[in-house]
Amino acid sequence: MSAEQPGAGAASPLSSGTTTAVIGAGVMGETLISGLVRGGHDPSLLLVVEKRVDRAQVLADRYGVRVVDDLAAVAVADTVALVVKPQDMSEVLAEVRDHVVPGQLVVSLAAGITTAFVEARLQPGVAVVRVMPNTPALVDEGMAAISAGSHCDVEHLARAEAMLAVTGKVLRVPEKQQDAVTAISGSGPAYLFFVVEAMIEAGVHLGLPRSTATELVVQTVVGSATLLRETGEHPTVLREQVTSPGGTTAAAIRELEDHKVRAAFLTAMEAARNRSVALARDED
Ligand SMILES: NC(=O)C1=CN([C@@H]2O[C@H](COP(=O)(O)OP(=O)(O)OC[C@H]3O[C@@H](n4cnc5c(N)ncnc54)[C@H](OP(=O)(O)O)[C@@H]3O)[C@@H](O)[C@H]2O)C=CC1
Ligand SMILES: O=C(O)[C@@H]1CCC=N1
Repeated sequence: MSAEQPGAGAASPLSSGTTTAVIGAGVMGETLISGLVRGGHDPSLLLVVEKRVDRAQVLADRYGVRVVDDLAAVAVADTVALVVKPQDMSEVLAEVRDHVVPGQLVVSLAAGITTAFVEARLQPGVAVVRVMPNTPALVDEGMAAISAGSHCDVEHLARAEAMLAVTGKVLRVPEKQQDAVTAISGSGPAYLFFVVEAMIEAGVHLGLPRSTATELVVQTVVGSATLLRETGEHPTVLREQVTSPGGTTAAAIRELEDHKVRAAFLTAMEAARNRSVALARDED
């Protein structure tokens, strides 16, 4: 617990003596917890509430965090991170409502759930920040977008930003962009892993040992991503550099265009955006 009131003067969740509660310690909850611990958060001031007892124990053993089984424990936290599935959000908010007061910051990492949704289920005046993180945060290469709710001041947003900045880049976006963000960077790692899977499978079809195909594809993806970031070149320029006239790449790209892969990405991401919008509606 902080020296005085929760939230008072806590500029960063990594400031000494600051308490953070994480509700829901699945994939994304662990990603957040591990990042905070790597960033220097005192594990004994990291409270974890997780439904699955065995999972909670794994995290306590792995990170030294304090597992609590009663949501009332979040009352002592400066920052409360909600990392449960969108479908569980109403239930969790009903349980924490009496234990979270203005002065504490609530950070929701759930897809689709708006700050208005969270605010309406908490006591009036509680500051809420919506975050869309992604799993590369596990290796400090995350991309998170954050948006302020209606009771946030600059300090609240800065606090949420500091929490996410430990594990990668953070962008402030208007909340109306969050569903599109979710479709791009939130779900994005899965699309790229899907492409990686497909390329490895293709290598195997072409007669390469699976281990060789895997090494070739993974390093090609890492190298290409690094080239994009370090040169700042437009991807079209980089693709054209690879595409020799009448060569192998041109033959492959023509097949991708014939199979409407570009259009498939567009409709796939529209589907993700629409699902994000629907998640909050389904919960209401
Ligand atoms: N995975 C990802 O890449 C990303 C996820 N997110 C968001 O993060 C959130 C969590 O996703 P993810 O980690 O993948 O999901 P998980 O299902 O892995 O984790 C959620 C955890 O919360 C637990 N839980 C459910 N209800 C409660 C409760 N009342 N109290 C305590 N714990 C509870 C769940 O237990 P049980 O399984 O028993 O229900 C589960 O262990 C989602 O809202 C998602 O939209 C955002 C960006 C990326
Ligand atoms: O698939 C999902 O709903 C979550 C949100 C973004 C990534 N995973």
